[in-house]
Amino acid sequence: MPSPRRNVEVRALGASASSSSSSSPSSPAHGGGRFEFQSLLGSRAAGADPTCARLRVSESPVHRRGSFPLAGAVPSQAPPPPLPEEDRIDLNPSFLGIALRSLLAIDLWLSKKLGVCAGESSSWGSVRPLMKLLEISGHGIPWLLGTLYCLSRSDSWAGREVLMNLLFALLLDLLLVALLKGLVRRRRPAHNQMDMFVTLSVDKYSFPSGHATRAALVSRFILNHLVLAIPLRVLVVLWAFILGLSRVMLGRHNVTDVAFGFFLGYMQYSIVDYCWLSPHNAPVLFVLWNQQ
Ligand SMILES: CC(C)=CCC/C(C)=C/COP(=O)(O)O
Repeated sequence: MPSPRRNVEVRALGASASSSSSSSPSSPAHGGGRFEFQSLLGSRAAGADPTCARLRVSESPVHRRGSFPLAGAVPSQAPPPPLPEEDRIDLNPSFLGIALRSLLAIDLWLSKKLGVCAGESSSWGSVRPLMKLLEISGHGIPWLLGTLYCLSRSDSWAGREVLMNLLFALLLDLLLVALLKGLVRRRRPAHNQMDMFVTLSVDKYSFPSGHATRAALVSRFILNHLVLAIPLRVLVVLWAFILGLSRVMLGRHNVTDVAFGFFLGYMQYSIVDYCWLSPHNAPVLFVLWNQQ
């Protein structure tokens, strides 16, 4: 079914044809060839640039009823149909659209400002080695290897249960972050140097920050399952926060990558807690591990 926009355009063209020539209905000028081609061109342009298409329609004689030279010659013409919804959205961008664009602009600007360790020659370039050390403290490999090592050394059921769940949490995190990075495909900031310690192929993308998800997940896990003195608890939270900040300072991420990473990591812990593995609901896992 032709769209209302094309209807208007074809009608306008047909009307101007009758004003400029007296060709027969079968002639190309009456929709057989030339004008149909023009209307096709018009609809193609509409696909490429809806604003142009809309301008053409609103400038067409049918729309400017008062100035249409042959207005009296087509008395039976119905008023043009209202513009489709998507056209109105183009002209009146939604509040959400404006808010998202503004947030993105602020994000890029702030991330660039905070990227003070992005290179050796950056204003805080001398702190870069320390930031890279922090980067390794939140990397997936040390956490996975450390958990596996502790599991192999653990001699209590309770300890094994906690470590088994930490392993599950770390794997879930890797999987979800890889999935999201592959889906969103947001490029890392232009000022980032890709000199990271062991990466996966999806790590060329930046949303969400894998270090931020891990920092939030692991710190929430530790706070809930280890009995720690208050100063140590504060240290765990500080580590997570500074690790997130260091991602932006190193130029690896934009602020929103890290903010969403923290949120995702926090939620991931809720998933792990909900699906908590124990010798009761996953006996196979624990028996298999014991046999090793
Ligand atoms: C190779 C393994 C096991 C994990 C990769 C860890 C990694 C390099 C994540 C990327 O983190 P950002 O998204 O914060 O840059």
